[in-house]
Order: sequence, then structure tokens, then C-alpha cells
Amino acid sequence: MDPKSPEFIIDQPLNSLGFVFEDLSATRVSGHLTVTEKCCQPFKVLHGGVSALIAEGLASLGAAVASNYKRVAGIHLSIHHLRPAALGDFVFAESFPVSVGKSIQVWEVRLWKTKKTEKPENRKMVSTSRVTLFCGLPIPDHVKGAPGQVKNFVSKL
Ligand SMILES: CC(C)(COP(=O)(O)OP(=O)(O)OC[C@H]1O[C@@H](n2cnc3c(N)ncnc32)[C@H](O)[C@@H]1OP(=O)(O)O)[C@@H](O)C(=O)NCCC(=O)NCCSC(=O)c1cc(O)c2ccccc2c1O
Repeated sequence: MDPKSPEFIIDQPLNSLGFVFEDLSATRVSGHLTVTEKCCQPFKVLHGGVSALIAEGLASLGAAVASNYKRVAGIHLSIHHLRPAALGDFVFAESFPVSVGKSIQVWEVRLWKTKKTEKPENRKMVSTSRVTLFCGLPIPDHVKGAPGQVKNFVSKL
């Protein structure tokens, strides 16, 4: 982990679990994670809170871009854990907007799993989430640089 890297700055909790962003735009956000001990609950499957963390992170970044880098804040998240993802599984995450309004956005986030050796087409859905975000909040002085950091991250992907 490099504390100066854009990945670390943009979402420290996701970065610390090894999440890697692939795409980030107003219409699609994606990335992946290998399930390690750090991400697991006691039965060695992906912790449900980690799935929710991924959902919140992807939806928030997508909504920030879709609102032209205004400040957004998640106000509701619902998640269905459909299948467990086991230690060592490769988890792919993708997110897309369901609705982009001036003040409210709704994003869908899906997590899929494959075994390390399996082809991507054999993926199975692990969870599906809906995230509702409020957009266009005022930006406090001490975080004035945050929209620029998001822009910088988008340009580097
Ligand atoms: C809950 C389900 C098992 C229900 O399955 P359902 O009946 O809806 O559907 P299927 O029968 O078709 O199965 C779907 C899918 O589930 C897996 N599965 C089914 N049965 C079993 C089983 N007996 N053992 C293991 N896995 C089973 C299997 O992968 C099936 O997929 P196929 O590909 O074979 O079709 C199921 O919905 C499910 O397992 N959901 C995921 C639940 C989950 O992973 N939740 C998040 C993690 S839980 C958590 O976060 C957590 C945190 C903590 O801190 C804890 C602390 C202490 C204790 C527990 C903690 C904890 O659980």
C-alpha cells in the first residue's frame, strides 16, 4: 500500500483489502478482489460487510462522476448475499446507474465469483446491491480537494 497512490487516497478501506479498480465512468464502475483472510468472516467466506463496502465505494465514485464531481453521500444501501465467495476466490464487481437525477442517484452493484482457474464465463453472482445517493452537497473547506482527487483517479485509470 502506497499512501500517496491515487488508489489509496480515493478509497483507503477498499485499497487495504486489495481491491483493484478497472473502470470508472458515469455509466460503469468495475474492479476486482481476491478473497483473502482479511476479507473473511469466521467460516472463511467473504464477509457480508466487505461486499457492502465494495457496493458503497463503487456506487459513490460512479455517482460522483455522473454528478460532474459534486459531493455525493450514500443514504441507503440494500444487499442480497446470494452465494458465498470462498477464500481464494476471484471476485469481480460491476456497477451501473439505475437512475441519475439532479439530487438523487440510484446505482446497482453486482459481485460475481470465479475460482482462480475458471473461465470468466463460468462466473456466479455472489450479491446484488442497490445504493441510493444524495448529490450536490456543499463541500467543507477541509476537503475542498476531494473532487480533484476523484478527477485525478479517473484520468489515471
Ligand atoms: C443462504 C444460502 C445458503 C441460501 O441458498 P438458497 O436456498 O437461496 O439457494 P440455493 O440452495 O440455490 O444455493 C445458492 C448458493 O448458496 C450456496 N449454498 C447453498 N447451500 C449451502 C450449504 N449448505 N453450504 C454452503 N453453501 C451453500 C451455494 O454456493 C449455492 O450456489 P450454487 O452455485 O451451488 O447454486 C445462500 O444464499 C448463501 O450461501 N448466501 C451467501 C451468504 C453469505 O455469504 N453471506 C455473507 C457472509 S455472512 C457474514 O458476513 C458474517 C459475518 C460475521 O462477522 C460473522 C460472525 C460470526 C458468525 C457468522 C458471521 C457471518 O456469517
